[in-house]
Amino acid sequence: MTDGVLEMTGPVDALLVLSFGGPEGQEDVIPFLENVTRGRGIPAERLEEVATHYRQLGGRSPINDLNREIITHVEEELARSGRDLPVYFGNRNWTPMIEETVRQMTADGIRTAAVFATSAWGGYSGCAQYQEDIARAREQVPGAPSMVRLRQFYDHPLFIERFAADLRTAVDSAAPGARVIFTAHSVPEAADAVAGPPTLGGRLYSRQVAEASRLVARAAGVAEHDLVWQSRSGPPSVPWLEPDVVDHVRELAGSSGVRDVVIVPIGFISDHVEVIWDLDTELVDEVRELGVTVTRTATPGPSPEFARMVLQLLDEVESGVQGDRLGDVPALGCNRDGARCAVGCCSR
Ligand SMILES: CC1=C(CCC(=O)O)c2cc3nc(cc4[nH]c(cc5[nH]c(cc1n2)c(C)c5CCC(=O)O)c(CCC(=O)O)c4C)C(CCC(=O)O)=C3C
Ligand SMILES: [Fe+2]
Repeated sequence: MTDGVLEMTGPVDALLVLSFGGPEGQEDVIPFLENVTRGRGIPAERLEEVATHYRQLGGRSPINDLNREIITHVEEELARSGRDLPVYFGNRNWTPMIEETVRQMTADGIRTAAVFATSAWGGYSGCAQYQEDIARAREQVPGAPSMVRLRQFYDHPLFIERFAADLRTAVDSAAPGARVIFTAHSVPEAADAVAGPPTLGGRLYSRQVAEASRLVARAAGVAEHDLVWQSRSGPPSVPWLEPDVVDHVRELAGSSGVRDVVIVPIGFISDHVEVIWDLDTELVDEVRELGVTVTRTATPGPSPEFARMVLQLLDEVESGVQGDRLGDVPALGCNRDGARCAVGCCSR
């Protein structure tokens, strides 16, 4: 693939795992949501609703623990490969905040770091916003290390294979003929339209999600699948990617008499709130009365393959040599110090 120039760093001093962050107790829920939604025009009713999801989960999102688990596996893989590389953890919306982490890295004498952002995708939320986080944190910390992000990994063989193996397991345990449905976070149509530079045709987010779904289905030997979207916010008047997962399963149950579905949360690396609430709780409850049984596949984040993928992505930037990729849609995101992927990329 000729898309996206891979930055080359040579050996780095550290790896920073950069993620979204989530509340760890009831008292964190509102301050967390305020951080997430600062300046983003999300209606108050939607926020109240999302707050109730977090509250019913004890005020605690699983996301930070899941990221710590990924970091432990990455540290184990590094040790196995004989490498003594410190791994740091920082978030956009909750402690440890990226600014604090970069301050610590600087104090520890780190001069160059690779950054693994926990989203596989292009687009504003999955990519550009992480670049902004990196740029902001570096601006606030004098002497901050130079930081190069690892690329969007939507088509990495280990990512695809882990999802595919878990899809196989789910298909084998579900009723024969169950409908396979991939789901990812919806975004505004307008955001998807400007995801990626204009020269690459836009819609990088939805095209990558569709390509990853196709690759996983093919690797799992699944002949037919659907792709739907979930967890939309924003006022109803603003178009977001559709169909919605609940609407789609309802429709299938009505028009085609579908009774068994296998849901692949392709858009999420781990069992985040969007997975354990929006799918395992809300979707399951909404379609139960229609007699639909939902089998939800596992997510790859906690697997050893995922940690091995992170090491391979790290090797790509250190060596400047592109590793194996399975997809035909561009993968960008490998940029220095929070620079945009390209002119006009994800202007939102
Ligand atoms: C594409 C995408 C990903 C996947 C890429 C990636 O992984 O980064 C993602 C991940 C996540 N989103 C998360 C949480 C939230 N996202 C929100 C709001 C929004 N997400 C959006 C998009 C995405 N989001 C968008 C377009 C909005 C509207 C506001 C805006 O334009 O920014 C809101 C506000 C309330 C609401 O409206 O739902 C919350 C609380 C969590 C943490 C979950 C946990 O705690 O386990 C995670 C991993
Ligand atoms: Fe989100």
